[in-house]
Amino acid sequence: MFLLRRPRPTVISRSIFRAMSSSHEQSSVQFQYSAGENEEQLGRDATALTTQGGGRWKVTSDSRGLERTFRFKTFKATWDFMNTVAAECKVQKHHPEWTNVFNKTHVRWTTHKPLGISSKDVVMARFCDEAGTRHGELVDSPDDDGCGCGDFKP
Ligand SMILES: C[C@H](O)[C@H](O)[C@H]1CNC2=NC(N)=NC(=O)C2=N1
Repeated sequence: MFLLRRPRPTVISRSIFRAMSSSHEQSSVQFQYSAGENEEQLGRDATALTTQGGGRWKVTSDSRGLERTFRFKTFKATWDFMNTVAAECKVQKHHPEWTNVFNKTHVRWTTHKPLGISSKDVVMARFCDEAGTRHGELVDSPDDDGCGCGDFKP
């Protein structure tokens, strides 16, 4: 008479499991790149700007860009920040997708042609971080992920 045995579950040792999960963590920021980009370099630079990489930006839901909200004390400070960014947009020939309500601006960097995230988006996201600091960005808000405008999403 035969004893029917269930197949044994595959046992993965703890150390192998840890190695698998940490390599997964390292590669977990996935982007859709613009054609012609150095994906390795751009991936590293863009990841460094994300919350996972120690920065303040989130990957957009379509993986083609970076976005975050900036908050300032006044509308004037917000508008001045946006003017500074707009001047750099002329230099870089690149424009944001953004909204402003009172003292907040939600900024998204993505490239329309060729579609995806490009090095220009990284250059401009970095520029925004620096300009935000220069214009007195308020960084201690627990709700600074939102656009500050109720249900309206840009
Ligand atoms: C002709 C001009 O250079 C292009 O339209 C530029 C301008 N700014 C741009 N900005 C963004 N975000 N994406 C683009 O593809 C783009 N293209």
